Amino acid sequence: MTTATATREGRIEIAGLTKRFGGFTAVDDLSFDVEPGRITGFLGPNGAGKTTTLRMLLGLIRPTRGTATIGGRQYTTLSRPLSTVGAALEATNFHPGRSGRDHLRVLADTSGIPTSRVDELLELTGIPAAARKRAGGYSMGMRQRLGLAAALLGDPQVLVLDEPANGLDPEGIRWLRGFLRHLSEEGKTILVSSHLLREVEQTVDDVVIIANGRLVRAGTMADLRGTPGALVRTSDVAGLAGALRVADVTSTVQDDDSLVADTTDLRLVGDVALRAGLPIYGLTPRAADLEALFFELTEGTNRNLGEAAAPAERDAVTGEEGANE
Ligand SMILES: Nc1ncnc2c1ncn2[C@@H]1O[C@H](COP(=O)(O)OP(=O)(O)OP(=O)(O)O)[C@@H](O)[C@H]1O
Repeated sequence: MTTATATREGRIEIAGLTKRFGGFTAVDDLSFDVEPGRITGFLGPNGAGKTTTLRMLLGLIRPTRGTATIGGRQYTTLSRPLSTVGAALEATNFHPGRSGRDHLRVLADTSGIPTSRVDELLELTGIPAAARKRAGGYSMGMRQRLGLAAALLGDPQVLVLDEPANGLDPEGIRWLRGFLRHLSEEGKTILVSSHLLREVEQTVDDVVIIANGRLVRAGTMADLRGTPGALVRTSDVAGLAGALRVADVTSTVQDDDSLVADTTDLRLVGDVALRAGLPIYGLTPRAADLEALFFELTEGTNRNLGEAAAPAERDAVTGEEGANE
């Protein structure tokens, strides 16, 4: 193995990836990397191009241009795909008459994976009893867990999950968070898509945000959150800003009666105000408003609400190359 290959092991690399359906560009010159040992949120409003990107990564559709690789290799060239990358793209594609357990057993059999692994995964995903019932009666949350179990069958290094929190109740979301954290601590590469930043903000380490098929932001969650500060309400913002400056604390005036001091030390802010003889009407820690930021970055780009490809082109999902440019 060359050094270059070794360092790419378990890494997802998307480079100049583009997908056109007829005259409609669903994914537009997209480039980003996803690192092992981290959970990365792949975010964007409905219709942004997340699923299309994941389908190209998993070799289900061909890119118009660019590449999507796992450990430096395209999915279709992987010798043991199930052991390299596990994916749960949709939580609905189970045979309704077959039990969850049988579904996994069929998958395991065709891939040479022992049945013991099936039971191990049903335990891990918390559905050992329900997995003996017909999948047709499963709730969305159950299907999500079964999809996750299927994705993990081959103990892959890379996990790709499309909207895995969809349909999970708050307890299920908490469970998923802990489960993914555990897997990432084992060194796995985890890419999780969502159209809600709020839904994954406590789960992910890194974010890749797209809108209209294009990258709008890639980086760590900590960077996205920015520097936390202290929100202060007072009757004399200019006076308080001056007093804080003397104490080496920068601040930004919000409006006539509030400012944000660039410190998390609320006590310091209170002491500075007291020494300056200024009244304080409110003093609270201020974290970034992620919802507002996400909206700002992707504003008005929900393409599923506007005009997209003509229905005829969408019919081409099955024979999709016809719709490809
Ligand atoms: N086979 C296809 N033919 C034509 N247009 C398509 C096809 N597949 C997807 N699209 C369009 O490409 C755009 C991106 O779709 P995609 O499903 O990748 O978005 P998404 O970010 O996953 O959205 P969501 O969160 O709603 O699943 C949408 O406008 C969609 O209608």
